[in-house]
Amino acid sequence: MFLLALIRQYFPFSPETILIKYIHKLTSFAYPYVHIKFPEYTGERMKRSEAYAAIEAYLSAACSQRAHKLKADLGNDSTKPILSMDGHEEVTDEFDGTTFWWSSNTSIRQTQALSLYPDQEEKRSYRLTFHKSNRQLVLDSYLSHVLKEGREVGIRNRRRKLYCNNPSSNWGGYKSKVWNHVVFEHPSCFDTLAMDPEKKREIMKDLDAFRKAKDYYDRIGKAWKRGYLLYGPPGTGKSSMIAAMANFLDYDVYDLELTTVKNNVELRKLFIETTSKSIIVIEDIDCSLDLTGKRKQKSKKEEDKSEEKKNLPPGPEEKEESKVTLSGLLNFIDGLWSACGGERLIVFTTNHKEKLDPALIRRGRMDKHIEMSYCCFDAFKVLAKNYLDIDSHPLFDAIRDLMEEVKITPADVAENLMLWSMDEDAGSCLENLIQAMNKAKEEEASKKAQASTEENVEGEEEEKSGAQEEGASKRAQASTDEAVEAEEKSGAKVDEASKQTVCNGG
Ligand SMILES: Nc1ncnc2c1ncn2[C@@H]1O[C@H](COP(=O)(O)OP(=O)(O)OP(=O)(O)O)[C@@H](O)[C@H]1O
Ligand SMILES: [Mg+2]
Repeated sequence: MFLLALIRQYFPFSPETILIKYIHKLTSFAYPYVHIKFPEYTGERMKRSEAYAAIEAYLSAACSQRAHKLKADLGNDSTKPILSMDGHEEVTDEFDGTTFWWSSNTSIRQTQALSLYPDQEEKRSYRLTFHKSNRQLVLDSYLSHVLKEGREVGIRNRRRKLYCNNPSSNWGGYKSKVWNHVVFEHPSCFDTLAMDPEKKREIMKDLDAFRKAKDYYDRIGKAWKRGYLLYGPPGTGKSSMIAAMANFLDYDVYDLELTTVKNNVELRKLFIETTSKSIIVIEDIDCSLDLTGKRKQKSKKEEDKSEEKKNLPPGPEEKEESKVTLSGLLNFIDGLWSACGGERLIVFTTNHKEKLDPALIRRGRMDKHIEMSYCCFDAFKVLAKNYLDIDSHPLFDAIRDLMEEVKITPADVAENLMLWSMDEDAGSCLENLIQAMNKAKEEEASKKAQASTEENVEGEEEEKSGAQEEGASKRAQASTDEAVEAEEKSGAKVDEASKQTVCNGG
């Protein structure tokens, strides 16, 4: 024992460790190269490594010239494929007069899950090899050059994505995804968006300033994000505006369906998994959840129903209710986590701004409130240009006059301007629109007339019931007076009698 302790004191490393160390020294003498491995998935949550993606993009140019085995995918320009190295392929790269070797490696990993069809997953990585004398060059400048260039190429090549959140029941497992995506291909842009031109210019200026404001946000100590609230009646272009924003900024879109998010923890997870240069959208926020802060008092009927439900086993169609709270959502927008990544827009849409909790939409959270409203003449001209390719027409004056009187949504205008058949032309479309507006005008007038008739009837009824009440109260008053009088009379009689009694007694 004593001998062992003595050996440990003077030789703290195990003999194998010492042996490995010397083998390393020997091999590094004979093989003076250093390797760095960049695996595709890292961390506990197996998130796709940004470094891997950047290297892949960086090497795409070099590998298209030199590699023998390549992989292809569609990029931003869907006519030109983006190439990357296939497994076990090598390319060289020159930087600062030095040569670097890159190789791509793939290994097969059997998944642990018990299944009839055991799954195989590819583990991919890139390996950088360089001479040990260039270690400092790699650490000081080469790697940052690769990552910076790669990110830029990646952004140029990427096809923008439209994400929607996966229900959390599908989250478990290796490489599990909390967001699903498709390629974002919405054609809406600010040129095709029909709205007040001044307002449109202001929004575009605001977005442009945001995109360039990284240093400004750093200086003022704010997370680089901005909130937009789009409100207005259905069919006024709120969703079209979001698509136009995404196309203008070249951002991805995360369409968050709040009702499938079970609680605030899930909401935070979803947020962490979003990337920068993106718009996070919650549509119809007033309908998504009961986000009034203090939850509404349940009616007696609702309470009875939920009591009944508690006693029954849950049916297959019954979905678990979301427990996301207002404070969870506020945290999502501007809590500590909201600063991760940066360069994000958060957009809420609603048809009823007045229903939203003021805390949710106060400036600082929703920095810009944009009203999307009924179609004005300027907005109509944009639609006429888009749909009919005309800047003017003799019917424009009639349309201008009608638009001052009638509320019509851009969606309704657009519907009338669609050329459905060959025998339709701009004139017939404009006539259709005029007809639709005249009809709407008549409907509005008849509604008004109906409302005023109802008001009159109500007024008359009120008057009648008022008169009846007055009569009744007069009659009641009269009978009370009579009763009082009778009482007074009988009181007087009693007084008289008592007086007499007193007199008699006296
Ligand atoms: N301002 C607009 N400019 C151009 N097109 C518009 C505009 N508003 C509506 N449209 C047309 O009407 C359709 C519906 O518009 P959109 O979905 O953007 O309305 P919305 O305000 O999001 O409605 P909702 O409140 O029902 O979600 C669009 O596909 C587009 O063709
Ligand atoms: Mg919409």
